[in-house]
Amino acid sequence: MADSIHPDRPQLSQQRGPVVMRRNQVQQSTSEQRLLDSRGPSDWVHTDPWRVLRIQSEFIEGFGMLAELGPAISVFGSARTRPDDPMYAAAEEVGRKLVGAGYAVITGGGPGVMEAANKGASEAGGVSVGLGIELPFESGLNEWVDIGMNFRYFFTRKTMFVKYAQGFVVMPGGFGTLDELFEALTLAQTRKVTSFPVVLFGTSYWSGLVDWLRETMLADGKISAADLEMFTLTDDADEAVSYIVKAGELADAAAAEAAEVASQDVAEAESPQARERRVQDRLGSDGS
Ligand SMILES: C/C(=C\CNc1ncnc2c1ncn2[C@@H]1O[C@H](COP(=O)(O)O)[C@@H](O)[C@H]1O)CO
Repeated sequence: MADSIHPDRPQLSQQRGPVVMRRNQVQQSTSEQRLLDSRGPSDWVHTDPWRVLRIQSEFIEGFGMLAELGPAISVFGSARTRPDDPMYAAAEEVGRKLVGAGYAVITGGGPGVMEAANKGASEAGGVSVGLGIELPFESGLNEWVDIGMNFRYFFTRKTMFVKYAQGFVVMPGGFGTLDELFEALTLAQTRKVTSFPVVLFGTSYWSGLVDWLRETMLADGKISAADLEMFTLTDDADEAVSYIVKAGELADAAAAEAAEVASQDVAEAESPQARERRVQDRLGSDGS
């Protein structure tokens, strides 16, 4: 604090880092005093600036946990699917076969389809990831999660599903599953992500929705025909996995080609002769 030039008048100006405070904005306590004073009010833990830090810490923890995960697929589906439901066995098989194809399996870490996919992945010796969500009535991560984290916020958790997965398998589910499915489709449609294979598993469950997308959404001009090619429908775990594997291979080939074009651009920018050589090579390889 700058000393007051008039000893009988209160201090009028205060500098806190780059911030200047004057007159009645001058604060009588220092930041450190307030930090160390445990008797202060506690309502700040419910304020937005504090929440922002908590959100930030979820991103940091999540990114830290998953940064070295390797190729992964997110499996979505109902929290309510019981172990005696055929979809439970199907999700287990999908989890197992994804591991067989070299992928880690990411789920919401809850019960039902999530638990089944984690079980299949874990029993197959793969990496079984659960991104749980703190709910008022929830029981925590299922027992088949081998790497897991419980999120406070749905939106930070959703970022992890998308950032660390190369594709999605969507099993029958309710609102939560539809939310995750349409998040993935919207990101692919708007090119926020490139190449995002989406498998709708369970033809009888999903075909009504797909018919509606075609007959109402598409017919009414709210989506384009290409948007309906962003996903496939199947009842077969092998088919689901091979669709994802093929999409991955196409994406890798496209990325390699883009890298090649970029490196040629760099070479051409450096040397006009390189461009001339490439034109000559092309003419030669075309036989013209
Ligand atoms: C509703 C019940 C349990 C909720 N427990 C959940 N734990 C983890 N993740 C969940 C949970 N509920 C929903 N999710 C997410 O949404 C998808 C499933 O939602 P749906 O509405 O059941 O389709 C799932 O992929 C999760 O990511 C007990 O009944």
